[in-house]
Amino acid sequence: MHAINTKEITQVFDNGNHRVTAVDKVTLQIHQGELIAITGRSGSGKSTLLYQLAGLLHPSSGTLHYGENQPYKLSTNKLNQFRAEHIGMIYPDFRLLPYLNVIENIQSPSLALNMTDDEVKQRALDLISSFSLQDRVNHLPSALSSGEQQRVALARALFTSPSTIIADEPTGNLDEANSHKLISTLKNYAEQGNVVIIATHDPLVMKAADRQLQMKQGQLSQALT
Ligand SMILES: Nc1ncnc2c1ncn2[C@@H]1O[C@H](COP(=O)(O)OP(=O)(O)OP(=O)(O)O)[C@@H](O)[C@H]1O
Repeated sequence: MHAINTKEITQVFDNGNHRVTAVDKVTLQIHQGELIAITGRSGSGKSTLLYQLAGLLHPSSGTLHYGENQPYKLSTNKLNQFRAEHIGMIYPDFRLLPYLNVIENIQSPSLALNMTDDEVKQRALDLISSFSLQDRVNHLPSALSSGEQQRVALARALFTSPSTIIADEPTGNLDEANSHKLISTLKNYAEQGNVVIIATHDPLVMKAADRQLQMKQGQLSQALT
């Protein structure tokens, strides 16, 4: 069974006098354990497709399956719950909550889950230690370097051990050493049987991917590698 399936998923943005088909009938099957890189020019529709896959943007038409589940058939509350449990999101600008410190940011996904305070704390501390953030626990994001902010964003995305991680240009603001670390963490995570989908211009990410897909004007094709 495929982990994620889309069938002719489409996104049309229409603001009166201007109509853009950002994602145009994309049909895609993703297997457990795959790290997929989605490449393509600026404006080709990568972010829009990621948001659709992440349960954040209801497609204009087409279907999305996670195994047997169809997230967009769920009520808003159930969709939020589904996302919290199954999908970790990483943004190019990290999007840490500015008034929460490192540990609070990392454990923020717990709000949507049924976990005891002890479980939340233990999970957060485990992630803090695996991402070497022990000396930064009480720092606010503004006091962190880009690499540290990205590690916090990654720890937050992994907090619920989601079966899918979706990352939009995750290495765009990182130097090469930090990019390598991020990529190897995500590659390992995929190899444990999860799905990792990354929109990227970064050759390092493309090289690490099991499959490269290219977006062109909203359409997706296998990239020539
Ligand atoms: N909310 C929106 N309303 C109207 N048009 C939009 C909206 N979001 C995206 N678009 C348009 O959809 C197209 C695809 O945009 P998208 O952000 O998905 O591209 P991208 O490949 O991720 O680009 P980049 O690499 O620059 O992030 C673009 O033409 C963009 O202007």
